[in-house]
Amino acid sequence: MINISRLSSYTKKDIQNLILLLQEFINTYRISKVKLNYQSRPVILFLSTLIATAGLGAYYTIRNTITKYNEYTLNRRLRRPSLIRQSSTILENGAREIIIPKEGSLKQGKFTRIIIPKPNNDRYAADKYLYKDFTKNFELQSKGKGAVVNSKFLNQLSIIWRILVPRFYCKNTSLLLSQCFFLIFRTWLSLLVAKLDGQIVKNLISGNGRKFSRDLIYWLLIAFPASYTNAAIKYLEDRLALGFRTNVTRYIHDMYLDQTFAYYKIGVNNPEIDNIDQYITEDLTHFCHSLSSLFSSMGKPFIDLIFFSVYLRDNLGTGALLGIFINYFATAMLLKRATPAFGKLSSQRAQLEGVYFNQHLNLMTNCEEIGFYGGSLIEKTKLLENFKKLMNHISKEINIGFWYSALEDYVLKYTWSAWGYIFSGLPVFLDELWPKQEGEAEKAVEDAAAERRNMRQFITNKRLLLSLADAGSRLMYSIKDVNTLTGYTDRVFSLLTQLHRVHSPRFDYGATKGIADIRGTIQNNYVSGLRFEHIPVIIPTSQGSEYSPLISNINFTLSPNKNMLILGSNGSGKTSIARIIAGLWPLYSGLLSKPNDDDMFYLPQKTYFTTGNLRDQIIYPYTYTDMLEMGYNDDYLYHILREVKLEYLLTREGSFNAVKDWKDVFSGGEKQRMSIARVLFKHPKLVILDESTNAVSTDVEDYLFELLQLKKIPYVTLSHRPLLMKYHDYLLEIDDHGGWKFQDLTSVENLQSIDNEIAEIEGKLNMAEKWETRKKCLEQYLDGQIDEDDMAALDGELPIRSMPLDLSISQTV
Ligand SMILES: Nc1ncnc2c1ncn2[C@@H]1O[C@H](COP(=O)(O)OP(=O)(O)OP(=O)(O)O)[C@@H](O)[C@H]1O
Repeated sequence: MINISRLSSYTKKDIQNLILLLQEFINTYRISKVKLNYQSRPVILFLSTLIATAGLGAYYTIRNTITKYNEYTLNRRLRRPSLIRQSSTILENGAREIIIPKEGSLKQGKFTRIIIPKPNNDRYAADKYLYKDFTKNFELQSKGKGAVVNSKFLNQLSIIWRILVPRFYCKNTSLLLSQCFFLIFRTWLSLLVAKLDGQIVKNLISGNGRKFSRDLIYWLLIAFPASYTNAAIKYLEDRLALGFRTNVTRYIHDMYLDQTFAYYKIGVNNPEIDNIDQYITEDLTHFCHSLSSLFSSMGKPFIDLIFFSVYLRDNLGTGALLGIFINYFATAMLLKRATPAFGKLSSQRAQLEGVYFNQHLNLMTNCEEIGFYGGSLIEKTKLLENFKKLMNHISKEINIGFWYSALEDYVLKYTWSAWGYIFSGLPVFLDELWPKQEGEAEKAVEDAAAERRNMRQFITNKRLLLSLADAGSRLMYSIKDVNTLTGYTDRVFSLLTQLHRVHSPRFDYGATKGIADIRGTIQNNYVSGLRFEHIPVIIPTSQGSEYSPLISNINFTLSPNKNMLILGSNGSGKTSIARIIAGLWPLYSGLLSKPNDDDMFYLPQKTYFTTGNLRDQIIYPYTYTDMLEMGYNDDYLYHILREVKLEYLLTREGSFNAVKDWKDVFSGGEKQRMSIARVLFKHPKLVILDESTNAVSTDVEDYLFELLQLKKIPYVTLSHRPLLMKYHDYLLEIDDHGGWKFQDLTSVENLQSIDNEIAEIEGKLNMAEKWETRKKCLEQYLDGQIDEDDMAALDGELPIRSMPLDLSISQTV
């Protein structure tokens, strides 16, 4: 065991030894008289930094403790099952609080709290006109090539600024103000350091060890707040970028993912925006980072320029300062003219990167299909083509950058520093030009003093002038940053413009007549089934309602609890009818009466599988919390799986929490049965099935339709297979010329005609089977296994007139 009293005695002894050693050192180097002035700025700054660090440390420790305590109490509270059901609540400010179990399991007993802020729809509606008018005002304006800051950029930025800093009293404002404070503070510290630097050199030359040591200690003390300030500026820059990104991302998500289907509409017939994912993820991040770094990269040199100029004016005079600035101005103009359009270049690069990235994404998403087709060569060609375009562009950028960098370096680094040397030397040379007339001895003393003074002044001025040159050059370098930011601002702005364009329940899809062309009426909450009155099915294009319709005015009424089959060949417009019902496509004219959106469910042709566990696939589009709130549990999900004959999945995967890439795991038939499981879970008042059973066997198809009927879930099926008529009460048959026919399949004549049709189809199937048998017999006959009489007997049962050519004996022989 460690003896504490012994340890303390050792420590005391050690400290005494250390003090003795220090005293010896001080005596040896004759700096015993070094006295630090405790009221001097370096000491005060050092102590303030220490206090500030301790304060911040305490603040963060308390904050972390509170967060951990809250998490602990939340987990304890939610471990009680009765409370889990109340885990989705609307808070006072309208935000929705959702509690989700960590790892997707209740057994873990750990929960995460997600707050979804209430979207401010009034704000989006008000902002919409800013973006709309902006495009109108600027589309005729020519793009300013190579301009340092053109008005388009500033205007765009000022509009986006409302999202970045929505109010004065917000987190981002405090971050910005703190950054301003630290930028000014750093400049002031630089002035202090410059003076101290001059003083240290003066002490060194005059051989004043005591003052030299004192100033060295001051230097080390100042280094502490100086490094602290630099770290703080970097920290605030990153925090600000994060704050900006959070605000814009929330704004975009609110508009992108709501009931107006902006995420669908923005991608349909919209040449303005390609690869929207890249806009939201990468471009936005670059924009926020370059904007926040611009504050420090431009703010610091700007503040430096003001501070140093004021100080240098006192030392060098107004004339010299004017000379310096004339030089700066002239070179800035020269560089501005020579600056290539970096903004445009970076925006083009971002677009090319997006195309290349998406090509890879496409390959990854469809790897199985491409594998079956053996499409690696064509995919590789496409990838290489896009990669080549990207490489060519980057190499162009590098080449342009080389010449500009050479010019920039020459002008900013060397010319400006030379200018700095000239002006810092001026007071020295001017003093030399007018030497004072005095006695020999006094002159020698005076000369030595002047030399030291000049040296100190030269060092201070040189440091300041070099800093001034550095500030000026950094300001010039940031022109490049501004240009890059212009490119990103343009991309983020066009993303927001497009989002505002599509964010409307009545979006015109670029129709020249605008929303005035969308004259249809939608009656929601219709309890008497589904009704179409004079509804044309038109693909949304710039021609709006004048575009030739896929299907001319449709009229029908589907009574509640009845099922309907929409029958038509490929491309006849069946899915388009569903798109109109769901609100994805506009209703150009007519009246559509349908149940409430929450009471309807659509099964698209291609089943979508979300990222997550097995449970998430069944309850989609609901969350686990929703499921608990609805009063369901995993036992109920197992029951549903059994109903669609997929219970073996649970046995195979082990639990509902198994996470896999489900779209690759499930077979075609499993995917469709999983979709029906979703219908059973939701139990809607009407479900639209778009070819939702074409991958399952006929007996399973029979079973699934019977299951829906048993569960009393009415359905509208879209298909090209007349065989499905037997599961339906009504038929809407679409022909290939845009015409349609609505029939009641339960009426006596129709039932008879359906029976006839079924009998005809069955006859055809029977015949096909017989031809198949004959094919096999023919092979045996050709091999000599059966004789001609057997073949003739078989042919007697078949209408030889319709014999397929390859089965004719004469042809084969
Ligand atoms: N966004 C679009 N832009 C242009 N044409 C479209 C668009 N969406 C669909 N179409 C066209 O509209 C027609 C009808 O499409 P729809 O998807 O409704 O056919 P469908 O009857 O469901 O066919 P299938 O049985 O093959 O699924 C097709 O010719 C299709 O190419």
